[in-house]
Amino acid sequence: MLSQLVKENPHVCYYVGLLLVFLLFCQKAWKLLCNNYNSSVGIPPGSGGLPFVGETLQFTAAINSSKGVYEFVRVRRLRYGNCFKTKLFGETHVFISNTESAKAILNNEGGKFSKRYIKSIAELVGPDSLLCASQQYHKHIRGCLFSLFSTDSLSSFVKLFDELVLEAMSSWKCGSTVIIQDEALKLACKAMCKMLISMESGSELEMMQKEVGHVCEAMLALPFRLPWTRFYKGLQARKKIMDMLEKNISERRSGISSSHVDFLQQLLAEDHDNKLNKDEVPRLTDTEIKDNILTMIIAGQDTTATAMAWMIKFVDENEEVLNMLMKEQIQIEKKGPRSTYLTLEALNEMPYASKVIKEALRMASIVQWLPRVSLEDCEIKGLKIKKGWNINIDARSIHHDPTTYNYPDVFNPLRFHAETKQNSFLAFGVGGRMCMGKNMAKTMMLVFLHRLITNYKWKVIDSDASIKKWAIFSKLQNGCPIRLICMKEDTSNKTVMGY
Ligand code: HEM
Repeated sequence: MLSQLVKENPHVCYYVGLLLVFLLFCQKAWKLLCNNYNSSVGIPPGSGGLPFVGETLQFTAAINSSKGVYEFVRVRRLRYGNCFKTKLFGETHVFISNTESAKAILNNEGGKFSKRYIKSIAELVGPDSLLCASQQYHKHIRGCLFSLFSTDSLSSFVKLFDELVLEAMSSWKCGSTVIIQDEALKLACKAMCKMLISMESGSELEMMQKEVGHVCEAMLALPFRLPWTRFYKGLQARKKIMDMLEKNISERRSGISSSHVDFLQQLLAEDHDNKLNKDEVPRLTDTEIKDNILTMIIAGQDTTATAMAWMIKFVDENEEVLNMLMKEQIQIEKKGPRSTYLTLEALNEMPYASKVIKEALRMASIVQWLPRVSLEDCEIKGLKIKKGWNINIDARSIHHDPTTYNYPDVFNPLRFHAETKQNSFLAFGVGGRMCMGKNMAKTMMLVFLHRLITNYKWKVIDSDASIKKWAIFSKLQNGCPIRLICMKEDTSNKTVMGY
């Protein structure tokens, strides 16, 4: 068949041959260019990959594997050491896993760096999201959102989340299987949507969780806008969420729906024409509000649910940790009357559980690297960085560095009893771009852990640690399924089986 094709179309073969020679030539020239480039002192080592596409295909293959996207980084870190360069989506990316360089870059002392996510993430969260905002603009948005994360709002959030957890657990049956990641995602979604936009209705919430899921799944996709692509579906989901927020805002503005106590209400101007709020801080426009509400939903729910699943898995695998946790948590439970909800004060009395959470966040490193862009040619700790390069601080590698954390692969919450090296715990980032919801995340994890430990005996029934494909965070593929072994007594007279 091939020989017939050659006979019938000799000119086609000639062009195909020429194309192959040209591609080979490009590849050789590219390699030569990369080698020259890398030989310069201080320039990070690494491969530029193929012309134009760089190593995007290898990166995408890692995203689509059960080892997860970090496998791409891990392999290159082993090959090149704690700093390497690659080309992804047409841009140069440098991965750094050295604490000193990380400190300089994240604290951004000379203003040489800003935050930058890959194109698909930037488009999905929107142009006015603080996640991708340039230095000055970021300051403005963060300033406007800052007051939302007060101690008062955290206190009411503790109660809200505890109520939701207890409500959910009341339907958990002894002997049944619960997928922690799925349950935690539902809880985090409910809590975040209530706190941000007072959304409580079942169908709306379901729709929100589904659409946010599509947005998250599209974040690592190639930014092709063709109807069958993951990216396109993510953009469609973003549009649906934006429309819903738009409707919500206009109902509040027109007075159809008012009297809400939530983040959205605080962000909406009381006086439409006044560009400053009562603290003389400029207000956000409606577009900025919508992009940043979506950002908070995305930043808050999947991360926290993923962290909870890893935490339960680690606790299950470490009997001694579970025993110490039980001791602390049962003590706290005994202190208060059983009918009341947990308070911020009660959470502050959980030093061991807090360390368990920190250790789970270190081990799992949900957000695996922190993305920045260099704004000028510069040198950081002997490393030459060019303007426009994407600089990714490899948090996972720093969290597993044996020179910082003894036996890094051992789950040992007590390691946080002593002071750790500065800037070596990056689960929430450090510096001006640090996670705004870190106390909320810890709250959700503590409340969930307390209620699970004090109300149930349980066992993880599938210890597989494969990573979910296409997930931007290091998410467990099996979601951490647990079997509820027995239930303690509660007010609805269930059997007391105790511990
Ligand atoms: C375990 C759960 C969470 C983890 C591991 C986590 C981690 C992070 C990380 C690593 C960053 C980026 C830091 C950087 O680039 O330097 C970040 C940013 C952010 N997070 Fe979280 N987060 C979690 C939960 C939450 C929650 C519950 C919220 C609630 C609203 C939230 C809101 C944000 C926001 C708004 C930003 C952007 C901050 C900025 O750019 O100024 N996060 N988070």
